[in-house]
Amino acid sequence: MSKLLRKPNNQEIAQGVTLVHDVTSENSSLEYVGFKIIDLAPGVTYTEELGKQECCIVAVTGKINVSDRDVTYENIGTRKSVFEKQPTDSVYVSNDHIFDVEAVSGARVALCYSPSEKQLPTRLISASENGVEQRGTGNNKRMVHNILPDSDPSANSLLVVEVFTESGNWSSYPPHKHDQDNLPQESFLEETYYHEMNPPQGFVFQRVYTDDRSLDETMTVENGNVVIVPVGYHPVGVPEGYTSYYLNVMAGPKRIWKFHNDPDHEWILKR
Ligand SMILES: O=C[C@H](O)[C@@H](O)[C@H](O)CC(=O)O
Repeated sequence: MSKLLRKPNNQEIAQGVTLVHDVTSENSSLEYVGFKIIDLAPGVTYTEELGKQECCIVAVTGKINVSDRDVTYENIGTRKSVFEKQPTDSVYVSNDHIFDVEAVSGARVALCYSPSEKQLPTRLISASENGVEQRGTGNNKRMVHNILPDSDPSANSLLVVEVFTESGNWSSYPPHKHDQDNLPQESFLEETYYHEMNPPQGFVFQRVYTDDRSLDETMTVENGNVVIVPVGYHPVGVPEGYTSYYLNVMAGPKRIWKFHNDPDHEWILKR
């Protein structure tokens, strides 16, 4: 199995707290991006102390209360399933804070991390603030919810976005990359994909590859899997009959999303 593909761990780390995924710089090749998925039983609280990292706490499904021990946001979260295709609520917490996530209902929560040295205000990113974008044409259509885009100055290095791709369509396509710290042409952003499928037995194909093909992995990605994108192009293809969801976390030396399309495939944009 590719080292870039992670299946759910589903490790119970406390009563009612299941660590589904935990991508760190210690257990991956990533230096900037960290990512957790936790499942919380109703009434259970997960607490974490941030060092020099910021965190975007995404209410993937269910309702949660989030506190940084100064401010508390209650009953955040808008959906029982991501496939309701409604934007959801998130909370941004910067470095050197303790945060608590209390499950009001059973909840799946994404914890999206990146480096942070400068404390910024804790902030509710409400569902209504998500920029919703219909991107692409033909069989390349997808819907994007911009949760924490580079146009939002709330964070130091973190970018968070979720993408829905319908049956028979492609996303992150034409293949693009952002693995060179070479602005204004391209920025360097590592990336993680947290995938869900509807119906859940579905799968997508995701390829992660570089121009010189020194990295070239094509993965069958199933419901609940994570794909790590340290470098390279990273297109996703969705088979007929299924809807794909993924949550992206990106971070790098500069908080700018400037990608470079694979020149072999950029022509499709000019039809
Ligand atoms: O670089 C960003 C990620 O690859 C996705 O968010 C991608 O941009 C989604 C898309 O455009 O299809």
